[in-house]
Amino acid sequence: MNKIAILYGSSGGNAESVARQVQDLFDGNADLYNVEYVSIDEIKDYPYFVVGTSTTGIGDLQDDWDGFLPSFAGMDFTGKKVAIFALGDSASYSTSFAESMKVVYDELSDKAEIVGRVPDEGYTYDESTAVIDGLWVGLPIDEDNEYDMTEERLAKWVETLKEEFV
Ligand SMILES: Cc1cc2nc3c(=O)[nH]c(=O)nc-3n(C[C@H](O)[C@H](O)[C@H](O)COP(=O)(O)O)c2cc1C
Repeated sequence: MNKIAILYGSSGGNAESVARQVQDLFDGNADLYNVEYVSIDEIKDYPYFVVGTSTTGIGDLQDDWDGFLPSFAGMDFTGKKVAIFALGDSASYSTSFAESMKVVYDELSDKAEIVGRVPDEGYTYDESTAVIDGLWVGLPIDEDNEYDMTEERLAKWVETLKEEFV
């Protein structure tokens, strides 16, 4: 078992693909779990988590996370750190861009240390509840419109996470 667990929920494959890229960037030091199939017992001992979700509905959590998040949030997060990424579509859903990360943040922020916030620069959208004081509560990724920026965004983000997850 590594120290880092990447947990993802993905409806069409984009969040899964991003989760796999994140795993690669951790150079073999992270384990990957689809929340559709994972149990709390399998993941409860990890100190560090990367939580990935796509956004559905209007700013809603990906369906598999809907079922899993309440039990995940019920774990003991003492000493644990969580980083969040969310997939979204900043053109078609410009007023709820990547808001699913805020659902995760609201569930976990009083229990775990949330790391990996990123500045709200270089994103084009109208509104998102996931930005607090100019910082996203996690990393937004837009595979629908800005897929050419994903590699660079992930590389920068994972470098910052490597300093947190030690
Ligand atoms: C029904 C539906 C609702 C969506 N709602 C939002 C939304 O509110 N905000 C947003 O940023 N993206 C929204 N999206 C865009 C998806 O989050 C985006 O396409 C994402 O890359 C899908 O990832 P997945 O393939 O892992 O499910 C929506 C997509 C669909 C199909």
